[in-house]
Order: sequence, then structure tokens, then C-alpha cells
Amino acid sequence: MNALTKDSQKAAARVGLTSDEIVITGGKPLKGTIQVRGAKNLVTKAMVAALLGETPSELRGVPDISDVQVVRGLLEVYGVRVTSPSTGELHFDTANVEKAHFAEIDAHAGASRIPILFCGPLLHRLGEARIPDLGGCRIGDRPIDFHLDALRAFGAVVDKTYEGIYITAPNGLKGANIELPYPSVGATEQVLLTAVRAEGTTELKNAAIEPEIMDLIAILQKMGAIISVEPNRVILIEGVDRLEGYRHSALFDRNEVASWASAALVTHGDIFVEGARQSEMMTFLNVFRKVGGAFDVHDNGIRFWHPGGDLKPVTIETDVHPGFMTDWQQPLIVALTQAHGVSIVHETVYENRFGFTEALNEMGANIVVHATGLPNHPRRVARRDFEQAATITGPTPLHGAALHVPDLRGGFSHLIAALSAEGESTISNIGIISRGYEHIIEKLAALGADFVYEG
Ligand SMILES: CC(=O)N[C@H]1[C@@H](OP(=O)(O)OP(=O)(O)OC[C@H]2O[C@@H](n3ccc(=O)[nH]c3=O)[C@H](O)[C@@H]2O)O[C@H](CO)[C@@H](O)[C@@H]1O
Ligand SMILES: C=C(OP(=O)(O)O)C(=O)O
Repeated sequence: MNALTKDSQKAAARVGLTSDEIVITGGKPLKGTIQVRGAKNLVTKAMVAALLGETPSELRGVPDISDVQVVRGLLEVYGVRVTSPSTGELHFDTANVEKAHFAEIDAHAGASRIPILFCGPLLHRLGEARIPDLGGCRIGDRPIDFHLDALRAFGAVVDKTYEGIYITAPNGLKGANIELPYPSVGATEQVLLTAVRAEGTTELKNAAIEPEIMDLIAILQKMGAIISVEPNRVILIEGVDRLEGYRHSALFDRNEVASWASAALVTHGDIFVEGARQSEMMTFLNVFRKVGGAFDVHDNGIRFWHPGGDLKPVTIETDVHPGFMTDWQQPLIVALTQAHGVSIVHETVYENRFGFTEALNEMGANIVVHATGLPNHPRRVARRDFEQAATITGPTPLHGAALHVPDLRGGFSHLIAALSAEGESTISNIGIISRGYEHIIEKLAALGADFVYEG
């Protein structure tokens, strides 16, 4: 078995997990109710936005995940007082931001991708930004060229001699015309968080329009920003002189919902996911139904279950919103190993997101990864230069194995593969899963999973 990584152990420690290993006995359907709170991919950005407010902010629906703890630690380094008056609620007081102690940022290096989004807010509040090295899932190169090009367009000067990034804006930040080469989620957020207080108007073309970005725009509007989302991925931002704090309840985590839905399917289970909403899940729900899963939408959540009968193969292309999200393909592929026939997943967002399938093959799956994609296959999404494809031939019974979590969604996939497999599996490095899944051990217990976790 591979050695446990420091990243995983640190992530586990941040949310109070004391062991980085779980032993699962598979074959028991997951049944019961779990609650999904705010999205990792919105909450962490909402926390960054609080830095822009001259008055305090309040955020509700905050999940207890390690990425939130990383951003909380950084906010404290940057002079923000963060308190948690009740479970799932964070308050941010920015009165002392001018006393930021940059020397301590290295303790937060390599833990998450969010630090890059502090550039604009820090430049506005302090005139300079020191950003530690980024972390996040290793599922491709994950360059930050769009971010840095956008910041330069606003007038920022980027210095890379510092270990990490050091940015200043000697002549202030001015509105800019920016066209992204690809509708990057992070780069769109970078532009929003910088343009809201820049002087003049910013036009962003080819912007990402994921629901988490719309929720961030709602937060910024509450703070006093003027942002209009125009047709064809254009966003216009009129800079303002001052922003106030906000009060907001975070959008639910779409990725966690899709993960538990896949868990219900692959274990022949029945899971009610409290907090899930239909409108943001429509693309996923269509695919879930085509594979043979059943769901029922309630006012306070969505029930997902395996209705019996054979699962059917599907062809999916991951894409930007409103397409099928890349973060959903990893858990769904576990269910596709049980479909009768050949499924194809074209991964068009990242260049290396099928690493987790090697372990599934060791467990008995039949998955072939085509490192340069499947060029002649008819497609809806235009082919990208680096893309990969996976063909999954099923059904293949899975058996237990020793698994090592490679990344966040891959880790969840390994968990549910083990839960559906015959026999025992030992999964190490599970701290990485706590980056994006709240109370994973407690939720597995609530759903009746058979496991031993000595934490
Ligand atoms: C914390 C967070 O919100 N993470 C999400 C965010 O990641 P993240 O914001 O990092 O993803 P992006 O949308 O920026 O990346 C998409 C593609 O653009 C490329 N790219 C991006 C920026 C850049 O400067 N240069 C560049 O080439 C990336 O390598 C990738 O191939 O959106 C992804 C796509 O929905 C999700 O999978 C992640 O869960
Ligand atoms: C890729 C993901 O996250 P991050 O961008 O934080 O690495 C994810 O949530 O699946």
C-alpha cells in the first residue's frame, strides 16, 4: 500500500478526523437520510468576498470541510476575525484587515486552490497581495495563466520571485475588457472579485456561468456591486467605491448530491438527500434516469434509489454549465461498471481525471482509458486537444481491495466501489475526502454502511 500523504493527514486533522484509513465490508445497500449543506465551490469563494466588505458579513450553510478551514486560516492571516456563533454559520469582521501578517501564509501552502482568489480583494484593501502555493486536486496541470492575465489587464503587477505569488497595483486597478480563452470557473471569479471595486466598467467575455458563480454574484450584489449577466456568456461589472458586508445562505453542494445519488445506485440503496434542489441538478438527473436510477423531488430534498432491473450504459461528455459537470463523472463511473453494455465518458475539462479507474480495474471493473480521447466518435462538445475518454464495459462484479485515495472525487468513488464490492477493502489517505465531503464517517454510519473506522 502507498504511504499516506501529508496533504491528506493535514486535511483530516483540520476537521478532527484522527485516522486516515477506513476498512469497509461491501454488499450492504446504503439506506437513510443525509443532509447536504453549502457548496465547497461557493462557500470558500463567499468567504473571500467577505474581505471586500467594510462591514461584517454572515454566511449560513457552511459545511465542516477542510477547504473551509484552510480559507478560514488565510482570512485570519489577512486580518479578518472569523467566528462561528452556531453550527454552519460563520461571521467575518474585517475591521482589522490593515493589520494582515503575511509572514504566516506559508502554513497554508498547498492545501487548496482558493488562495489565488484573494488577489483582487487584497489589492483593494491593502495595495498588495501575497498568495501561498496552491493545492487542490491533481487532475491535470491546472495552470493559473487566465487569472494572472486578467489581473494584469486590471493593472496589477505580478512578481513570481517570491515563493508563491506577490502582486501589487502601483497605479490602482482599472476596469478592463477581458475575454477568457475558456469559460474557467476560477478565472471568472477572479475577474468578479477584482472588478467590483476597480475604477470603471469591466466587460468579461466567455465567462463561466455555473450556479456557484451566480450565487457569488448574488452575494456581491447584496454587498453593493453592480453586475449584469448578459446573453452569450458576457458579464458586465460597474466598479463601485465601497462594498458593505452581506448576509447569505449558501447554495447547496451539487457535487455532493450527485455523489450520494451515485452511491444509492451502485449499492442498490435508497438515499434521501436533504437540501438538494432540482433546478441546479437537471442535467445530472437526466443522466441518472437514463442509466436506470430513480429519483423523486421533494420540497426539502431529493430521494435517489435503485429501482431494480438492469442498469443501462450511457455516453457522457463532461462540460461547462449547463453541461454534465466533470466532478460528477468519477462517482457515476462506479455505477456504470454495473450497467449492461459499454458506456463512454469523454472528459473535456481536465486532462488527467481518470487515474482513479486503475483501482476500480483492480477490483474487477473493465475500464479502458484512452489517453488522447476517442477522436472519431460523434460528439456534442467540441473536442479539446488534451482530452481523455474512458470506455466502461459492464456489468462486472467488484471485489474488495487495498485502495489509496488519489483525489477528492476519486476518493469518494473508491468508497462507494468498496461499499458495493464483495468482501473487505482497506482505503487509506481518506483525509482528502474531507476537503469536500462533510462528516463522511457519520454519514456512512447513518446510511447503515458496514465499516470500521478507528478514529
Ligand atoms: C474550488 C472550485 O470551485 N473548483 C471547481 C472549479 O475549479 P477551477 O476553477 O480550478 O476550474 P476551471 O474552470 O478554472 O478549469 C477548467 C479548465 O480551464 C483550465 N484553466 C483554468 C484556469 C487557468 O488560468 N488556465 C487554464 O488553462 C484548467 O486547467 C481546466 O482545464 O471548477 C471546475 C470545473 O467546473 C470544478 O471541477 C472544480 O471542482
Ligand atoms: C476538482 C475539485 O476541487 P478543487 O478545484 O478544489 O481541486 C472538486 O471539487 O472535485
